[in-house]
Amino acid sequence: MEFPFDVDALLPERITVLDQHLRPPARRPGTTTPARVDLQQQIMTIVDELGKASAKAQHLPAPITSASRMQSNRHVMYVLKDTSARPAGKGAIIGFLKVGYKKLFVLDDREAHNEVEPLCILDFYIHESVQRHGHGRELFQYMLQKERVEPHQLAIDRPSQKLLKFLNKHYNLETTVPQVNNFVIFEGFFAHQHRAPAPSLRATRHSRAAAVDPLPAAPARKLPPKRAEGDIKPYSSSDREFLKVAVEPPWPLNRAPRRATPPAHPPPRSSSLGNSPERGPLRPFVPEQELLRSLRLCPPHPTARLLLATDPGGSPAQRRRTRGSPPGLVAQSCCYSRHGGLNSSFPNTGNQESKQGEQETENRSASEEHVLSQDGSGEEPTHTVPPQAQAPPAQSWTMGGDMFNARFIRNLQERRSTRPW
Ligand SMILES: CC(=O)SCCNC(=O)CCNC(=O)[C@H](O)C(C)(C)COP(=O)(O)OP(=O)(O)OC[C@H]1O[C@@H](n2cnc3c(N)ncnc32)[C@H](O)[C@@H]1OP(=O)(O)O
Repeated sequence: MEFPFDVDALLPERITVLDQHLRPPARRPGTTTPARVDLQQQIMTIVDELGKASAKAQHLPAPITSASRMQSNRHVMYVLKDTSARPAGKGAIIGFLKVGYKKLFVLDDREAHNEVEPLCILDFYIHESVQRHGHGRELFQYMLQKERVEPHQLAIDRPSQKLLKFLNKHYNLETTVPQVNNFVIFEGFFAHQHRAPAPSLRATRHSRAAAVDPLPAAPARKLPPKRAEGDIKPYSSSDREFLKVAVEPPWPLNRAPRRATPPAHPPPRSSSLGNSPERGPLRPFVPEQELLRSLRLCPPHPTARLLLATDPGGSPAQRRRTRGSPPGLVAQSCCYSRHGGLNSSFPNTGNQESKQGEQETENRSASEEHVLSQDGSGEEPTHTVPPQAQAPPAQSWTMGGDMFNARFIRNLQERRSTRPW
């Protein structure tokens, strides 16, 4: 990837580590130094362009890596530049790897819930023209060394097929421990204690002084003993969550029209049923008639609940999510998140699907309730706390008497003078 400025001079090393400050590295002696603000602007341009290219390569609707997101999170980006001679002499960028620590609730192989804070692979991209040339491995290897982690200690945020193959080939990571969230962990994840963040990230998380302290072992914390299936509300906020928030309207407004022909694009991969639709196109809005019909069925009206429970037109995913609930609880259990139900084609967690389908209802609304980080830094939240410990969100897309929806629907009806009631 080339840029209209001198990448070679801007990033003197083959691999540059960027944190939330996006500081330009020190330049080689003898290089003319433009104003620092210009250099930072150039760094921001590189980050933005890499983020866009990565999103495109992964078919994401929007970049999950950008300068502004870097500045508001404590992530670390490893940027690999091309050191081979360039005709224009300005150098080029080959790709990047973004990592960050996140608090996650993960299931172990006995399906017990564990609260851990592993280093997560958040975004990874090598330019198309040089993929499968070993650059990905070079970058990954550098990051492992710098962060002082073993590959099996990592959690991967919705890995693509290419990344799964990459991890399998280079690090022998194959057997996953099924999860109900977007993160993939591999066998061996629980075998070792999780260390505290290595200096590169620790320095950004705490003070520089803290970075020189010897690393204390930070074992994966365990939650209280396993509870009954229905009570469990595992969640772990993916870095990609915001993609869902931006565009999709609430259920039932997001229900796709029944289509005779298959969609042009295959459904995006998902690690759990109906979860994480980010890697594919979002579904179109429903036609007006269907919308009005759905509005009439809005909970909490008792008749609506009854109709909802017996609605033959509801999607299978919809029916599955409410399966097993007592009829009177159907409406409440429809705490729908912004995410539509999508079939999973994700290979590693497929055996969890039916269980996940039943848990989705609670899990997803919980996973979207963002909270401030524990250190109170005001950074963009990177983890969530159990739903029962939180106040209800000020605005949510749930249908059970939610203010936002009520207002939204009223406005819609007023504009059209077609109130159904
Ligand atoms: C959490 C996340 O970030 S998920 C998103 C991961 N990123 C992407 O999917 C974006 C597109 N892909 C890429 O940018 C790159 O292919 C990466 C980052 C996954 C790997 O980087 P590369 O430089 O290609 O990897 P490297 O050359 O070191 O290793 C090659 C191995 O990766 C895997 N791999 C890379 N590309 C492919 C591909 N198109 N199809 C299948 N496997 C692939 C294979 O195991 C390959 O080994 P092989 O060529 O012997 O089959």
